[in-house]
Amino acid sequence: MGVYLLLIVGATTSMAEAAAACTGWPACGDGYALPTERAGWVALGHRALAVAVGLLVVVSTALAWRNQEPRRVRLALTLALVLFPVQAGLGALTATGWLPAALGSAHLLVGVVIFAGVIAALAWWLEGETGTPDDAPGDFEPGTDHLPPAEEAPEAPIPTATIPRLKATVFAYFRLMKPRLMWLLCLVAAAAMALAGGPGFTPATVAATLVGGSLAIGASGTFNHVLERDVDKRMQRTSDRPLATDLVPVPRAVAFGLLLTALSVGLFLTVNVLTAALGLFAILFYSVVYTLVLKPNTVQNTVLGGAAGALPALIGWAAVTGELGGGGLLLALVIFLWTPAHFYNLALAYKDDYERGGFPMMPVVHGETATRRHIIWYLGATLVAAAVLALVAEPLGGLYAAVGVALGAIFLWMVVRLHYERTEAAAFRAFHASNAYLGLLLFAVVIDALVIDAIMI
Ligand code: HEM
Ligand SMILES: CC(C)=CCC/C(C)=C/CC/C(C)=C/COP(=O)(O)OP(=O)(O)O
Repeated sequence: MGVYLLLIVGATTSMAEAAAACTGWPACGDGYALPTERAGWVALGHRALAVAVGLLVVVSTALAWRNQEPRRVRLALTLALVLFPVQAGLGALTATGWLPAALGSAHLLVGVVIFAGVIAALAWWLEGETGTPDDAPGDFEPGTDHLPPAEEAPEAPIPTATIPRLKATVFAYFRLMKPRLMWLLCLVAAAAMALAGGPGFTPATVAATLVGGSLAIGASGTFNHVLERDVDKRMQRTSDRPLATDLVPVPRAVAFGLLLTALSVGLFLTVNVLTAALGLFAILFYSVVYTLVLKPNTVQNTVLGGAAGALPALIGWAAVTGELGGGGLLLALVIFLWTPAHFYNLALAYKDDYERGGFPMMPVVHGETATRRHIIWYLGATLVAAAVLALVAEPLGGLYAAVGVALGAIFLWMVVRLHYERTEAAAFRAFHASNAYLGLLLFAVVIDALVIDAIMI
């Protein structure tokens, strides 16, 4: 996380601006003066932190060699160590303005490679410490054709009195929309809209996009329930769902999904055609491609399915700008990479349930050790993408960097604990940490872009 702090502080303060405020080296002015403005202190802090983190990398590498840790751990840390002075040199050239423009992104690139080296060493070291090399089941067969028929779930008691019956029915349709996911998916779209900003960012557009997005999520959630109603009966987590317990007749659920689709596309059309097209694509991608094709058939289901959750970033950006822009695409990449680090914790917690459902989830196919390793890979990739977003998206500043490092550290810590504890509780803790990380990071995007950036102007 020390290396990450260097990465995101560097990216967030777009070091060129901070470097210009402290052109000397190693300190400012003639090389030994203190800065006179805020950006200069950021640059100086970046350098002081680089010394402290560099020492940590030296100590970690020395310990890895002294303790004869696995060879790949030692090599990954040695790569990070060898690149550190190179990175400091590139930093000095950046600070003194001598770095040739062609090498402009070299400082960021080498920083990312150093971070990747440290993350790889952590993943492999944890695997050596806590893993069971061959815990992959090996004999899993996707699908449920070879499994015994699901016992019929007890029919949900439908109240006879009018009002309770009406309440139960309304609540059942509400549950079909997967409301518990809406806050974070809408926050993705909201962050994209705030990041894009500009004249297209109007209350009417924001309202139409968020309401339209909620209806689109409701539509895709409803179709997901319709298509998975039989397999939902097999899994404890989903066996009480409205269609698994015949609380809602299937034809009415389909009609409800189609109504929600029409309403969301109609609302998106009041913004622009691109937003409506993306919204319809998202509904179809999640309902058909993910639910019918990916989820039951491939262990990469939620990696590829992560595109569904990334689409709200493109929808929000398109709503405000009328096009697909760099910031929207990068934010979509952050969500795409975050999704496996989010879901794999649930896949571990519900491993037996997914096996009963015949779903080729990562722990069911490749085992828990591999799943925990993939969580660290995707968490590291998410952190890098979040840092690069700070570089590309000008409105992001200190709040975004602080939240990204603090919540990223908490998320990483929960994943490290998951490696040592290997319990359902630890998996749920890491799962909720994934939602807290993304939720607060997106909230920081909105605040940085709408409030702080506005004040700074
Ligand atoms: C293919 C991608 C994804 C899969 C497979 C997945 C899977 C799940 C599952 C199985 C649950 C538990 C639902 C339940 O038991 O009711 C869940 C909850 C949740 N997911 Fe994901 N998810 C994915 C992507 C996303 C995305 C992109 C977001 C938001 C950006 C998201 C946000 C949430 C939230 C907020 C919850 C509710 C947590 C709670 O119950 O408090 N998910 N996810
Ligand atoms: C704008 C728009 C329509 C975006 C759609 C994005 C969307 C609904 C993403 C959510 C992904 C998700 C929670 C998948 C879980 O489905 P699952 O079937 O694996 O979960 P389950 O087992 O709980 O049903």
